[in-house]
Amino acid sequence: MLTIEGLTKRYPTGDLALDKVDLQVPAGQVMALIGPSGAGKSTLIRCVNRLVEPSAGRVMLDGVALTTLGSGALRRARRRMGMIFQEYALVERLTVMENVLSGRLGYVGFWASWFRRFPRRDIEEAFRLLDRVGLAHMADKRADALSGGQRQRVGIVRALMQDPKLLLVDEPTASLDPKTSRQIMRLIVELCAERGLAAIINIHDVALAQQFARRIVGLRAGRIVFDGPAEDLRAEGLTAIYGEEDWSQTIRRAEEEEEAATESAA
Ligand SMILES: Nc1ncnc2c1ncn2[C@@H]1O[C@H](COP(=O)(O)OP(=O)(O)OP(=O)(O)O)[C@@H](O)[C@H]1O
Repeated sequence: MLTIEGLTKRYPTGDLALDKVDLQVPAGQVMALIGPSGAGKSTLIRCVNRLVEPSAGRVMLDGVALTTLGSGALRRARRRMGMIFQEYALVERLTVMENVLSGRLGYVGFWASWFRRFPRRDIEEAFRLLDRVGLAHMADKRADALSGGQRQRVGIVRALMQDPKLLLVDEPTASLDPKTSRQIMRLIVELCAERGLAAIINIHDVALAQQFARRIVGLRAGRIVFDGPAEDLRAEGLTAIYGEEDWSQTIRRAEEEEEAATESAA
C-alpha cells in the first residue's frame, strides 16, 4: 500500500506544483493520473521515489516512511519502486540484455556489475521476462536498433527486474503510435495483474486511461479534483480537471474504446 499525506512541492522558482495531496494506492491497484500540462503529475510521481524532494508531507510504502529515509535506506527502498519513462532511458550502445540487467544494479555490488557478473538467476529471469514481452530473440541487439514500442518493452522489463512492489510510470505512450500505445498499456496492466503490482501511470490520453485503468485520479494545479472509477469520469469530472470544454467527443471515444476492448476480449 502506498500512502501519500499532505504532499506539497514548491520549486525554488516559487511554483507550487503539489498542494497538500492525499492519496492511497492499495497493493495491486493500477491507477491512471491525468491532468493538464503543469498540473503536477510528473512532480507527484517523482516525489514518491524522491527523484524530486517534497517540500512537505509524507510518503509511505508498505509502512516505510520514504520521505525521512537517509541515502542508503532510500537506495534500498527505491528497489521496490520501478520507474518507466516516456523516453525509455535505455543506454543506446548497450544490448537489450545489458539494459535489462541494469535493473539489478540496486542489488548487485558495484564491482560485480562493472565486470558484468550477474548471478545466473538474474540472467534466467531476464530471459524469462524478455520472452514474456516477446523480445527474447532481441536479447543481443543493441538498444539503438529497436523501435519505440520495443524500447518501451525493454524499459518495462528493466523495471520488473528490480522486483518492485510499485511501478511509477511517466507518460509511457507519449512517443508511440496509437496501436503501439494500446499494446504497451495492455502489457503494463497485464504484468501488474500477474505480479500483484500497484502502478501509478501518468498519462495524457484520457480514453487510453479509461480503457486500461480502473481508477482515475485527476490533478489540477497541484490538487486532486477527481478520484473515482474510470466509468464515472464524464463531462463534469473532465471540466473539473481540464476546464470548460465540449467533452462529448472524448466521452464517445472512451466509450468506443471500451466497446472495442469488450468485443476483442469476447
Ligand atoms: N524543475 C523544476 N523547476 C521549477 N518548476 C518546475 C520544475 N519542474 C516542474 N515545475 C513546475 O511545477 C509545475 C508542475 O509541473 P509537472 O511537470 O509536475 O506537471 P505535469 O502535470 O507533469 O505536466 P506535463 O503534463 O506537461 O508533463 C509546473 O508549474 C512546472 O512549471
